[in-house]
Amino acid sequence: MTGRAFSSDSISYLTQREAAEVDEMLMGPAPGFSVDQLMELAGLSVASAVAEVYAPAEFNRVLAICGPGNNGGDGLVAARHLRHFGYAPAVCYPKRAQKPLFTGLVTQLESLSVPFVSVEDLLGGELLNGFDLVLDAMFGFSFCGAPRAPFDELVRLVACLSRDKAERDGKSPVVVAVDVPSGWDVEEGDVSGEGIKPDMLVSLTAPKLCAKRFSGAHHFLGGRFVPPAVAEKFNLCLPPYPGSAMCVRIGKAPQVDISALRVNYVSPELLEEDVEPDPMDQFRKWFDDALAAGIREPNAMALSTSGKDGKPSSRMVLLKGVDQDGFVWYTNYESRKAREISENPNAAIMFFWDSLNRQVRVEGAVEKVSKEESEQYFYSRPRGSQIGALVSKQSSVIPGRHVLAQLYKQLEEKFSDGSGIPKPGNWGGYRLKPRLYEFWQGQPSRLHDRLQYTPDETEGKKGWRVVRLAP
Ligand SMILES: NC(=O)C1=CN([C@@H]2O[C@H](COP(=O)(O)OP(=O)(O)OC[C@H]3O[C@@H](n4cnc5c(N)ncnc54)[C@H](OP(=O)(O)O)[C@@H]3O)[C@@H](O)[C@H]2O)[C@H](O)CC1
Ligand SMILES: Cc1cc2nc3c(=O)[nH]c(=O)nc-3n(C[C@H](O)[C@H](O)[C@H](O)COP(=O)(O)O)c2cc1C
Ligand SMILES: Cc1ncc(COP(=O)(O)O)c(C=O)c1O
Ligand SMILES: [K+]
Repeated sequence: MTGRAFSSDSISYLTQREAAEVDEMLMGPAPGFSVDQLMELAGLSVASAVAEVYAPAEFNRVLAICGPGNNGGDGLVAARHLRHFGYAPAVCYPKRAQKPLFTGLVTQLESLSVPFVSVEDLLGGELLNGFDLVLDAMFGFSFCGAPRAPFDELVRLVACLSRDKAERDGKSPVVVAVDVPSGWDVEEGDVSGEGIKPDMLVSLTAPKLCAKRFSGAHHFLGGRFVPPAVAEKFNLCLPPYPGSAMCVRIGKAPQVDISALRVNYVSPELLEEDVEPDPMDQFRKWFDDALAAGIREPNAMALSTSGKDGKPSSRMVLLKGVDQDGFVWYTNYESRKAREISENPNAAIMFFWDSLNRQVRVEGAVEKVSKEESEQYFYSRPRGSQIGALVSKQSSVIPGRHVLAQLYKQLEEKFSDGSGIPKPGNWGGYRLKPRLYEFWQGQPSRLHDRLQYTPDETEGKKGWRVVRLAP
């Protein structure tokens, strides 16, 4: 039913010659790319990969050192995109190519007020220490021999930077190499021992053989432009790019200190006078914000239940309806959650909308929705999910995946005439009727906003009382 995950062991690495041949084919009669197109996409993928690992708030000052060829062009494009992403790039471009493509890239950077620095500026002093990130776009897959002036000095400078990192104050810039770390043999790696030692490598199109020797923390692939015909011709095995991403991590997962993982939330203040008197209206407002922010499945919520033993259990479910009576989701009436709800109707649901720094908690009692309501929703689901509901005795132990696949196939055949799939009797909805809400918004220094609503009656009029809780 589904494909297997891509294994990073099976990825293709290119020789220097193959890299040039792939390049040539990409710009041949079919698929007929222009160098401008490929360079724009390559540079954008470099900038995207940088942004994925090194946030602009922390690694703002970027120095792109650009060489005389297309690798240098990728660096110029990446610097422009980084500028748009909120970084403050500067560029060192000592051997400027005179073709219109390159002069155009320079003009575009100048029009964004990106400063150009000279080799003398860099060699003369501590200037390099003023940067948080150095982008090495000196040489790519056409590099041969030992770097000639002025790149010999520049390679040495950047190489020292990484070599001495441990002895420095920890404030020296990180180094990101474009396609091939400069000074490295394209196939053998850093044979001279004088090449740069990047923290991150962004391979383009497909990694070159030297990338096997890369030992830095972050290896990405960019250049999402290889059509199947080119991949087939060169027998390229490349990882899929997730969603609309311009780059994909191909190296080992980064080693992180879990205890150091934290985000300092910054949001507008959430004030008592700004929230809706009815918490359901407030929920709808925030839900609309989550939709507008493009959050994937903003209707995913954690549902916590506990049976008569009082031991809570949680799982995610999808909110499928919300009205004055409460929050509705659908599930199997013989599942673990269903058993717990039958023993104890009190439950809690929780939404977390990451990019908005928002959490909503709702507590209340749960009851089944009507059979008609469940049927109406069931028949709106994709046919595959309807069959899935018949297949799965949710929360029961099964001997393996094959059982599901077998039963699914049988039922697919049974209903192959297109006839309606009946809703199983043990499948339907629940509605949680709220008696407590909490709207949480993250703030700096963990001094978050928390507004809690509980039912209130003043002068015979039912409403809600809002209080602020300490974070
Ligand atoms: N389809 C793709 O793969 C794409 C790749 N892109 C990027 O392009 C580079 C390859 O670009 P290319 O222009 O072929 O080569 P380089 O940028 O690696 O370098 C060529 C220039 O460097 C000079 N060179 C070579 N060796 C030395 C040396 N030892 N010392 C000093 N200078 C050197 C060379 O000069 P020559 O006089 O020797 O000709 C050239 O001027 C690839 O790696 C990707 O980054 C595209 O942008 C997208 C598509
Ligand atoms: C994002 C997400 C949404 C889910 N939505 C539902 C749902 O709406 N209904 C459901 O029965 N299971 C849903 N599941 C699966 C449940 O988390 C859970 O595995 C299943 O309901 C069995 O839970 P139980 O054994 O505690 O009853 C979802 C899982 C995820 C990750
Ligand atoms: C087992 C199960 N049932 C029901 C649902 C609810 O969603 P839908 O009705 O869109 O399939 C989900 C969602 O993930 C699910 O995993
Ligand atoms: K490079």
